[in-house]
Amino acid sequence: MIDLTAVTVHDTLGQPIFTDLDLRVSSTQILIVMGHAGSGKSALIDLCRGQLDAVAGTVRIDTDHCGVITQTYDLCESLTVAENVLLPLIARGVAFADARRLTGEALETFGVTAVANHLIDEISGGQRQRVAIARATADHPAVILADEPTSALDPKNREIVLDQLRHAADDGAAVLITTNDNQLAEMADVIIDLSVPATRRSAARSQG
Ligand SMILES: Nc1ncnc2c1ncn2[C@@H]1O[C@H](COP(=O)(O)OP(=O)(O)OP(=O)(O)O)[C@@H](O)[C@H]1O
Repeated sequence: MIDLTAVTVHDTLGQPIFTDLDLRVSSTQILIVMGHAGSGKSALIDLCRGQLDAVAGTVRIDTDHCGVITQTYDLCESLTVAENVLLPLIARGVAFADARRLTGEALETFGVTAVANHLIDEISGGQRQRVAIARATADHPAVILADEPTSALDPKNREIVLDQLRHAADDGAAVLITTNDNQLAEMADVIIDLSVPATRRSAARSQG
């Protein structure tokens, strides 16, 4: 579960990125976060993953392991595709045999088994994004934070990724997805638009 109450976040210059933000994503729900470029979608992901502090309000995430997909993927270039998925599992204490199984399943799910032994700079941008998603979801985290997770994907792989994020929610995850893609709104249980000022967000909530 992700629970933010009256959260205000500032940038490094002390200017507000967003103010008085309330949102809640329960287990089995998908929250789609829309908003124009610079409205603070990535900052919201950083806030939820503990890499940005709120200056006001409360942030509650009821797990210490979030699956995170960033816009830059944060893959380790000196490791292979499979190692990028496997090693974080080992680091979190998953037994080696289980980590290998989960890695194999995740690579298969996102269609990157054929490049399992390639280094990251030997694969395409879309494949990198799918490896990042495989890594983030391999051990079924209770919270998934996905920053524009379909931005580099063709329609077929976009469909696969969205289906898997829906499955993850159906299996119990709380899923937060930022996007500029209006079509993703269709899969949302809850939608929030960070472009909308706090006062109007509150008015929209009170109207039901
Ligand atoms: N971790 C952070 N720490 C401090 N400031 C941040 C952080 N992340 C984002 N910001 C600031 O928040 C503001 C909004 O940027 P952000 O990247 O969150 O927007 P965005 O909605 O994700 O934009 P885009 O759609 O272009 O990705 C910018 O001023 C940025 O510098």
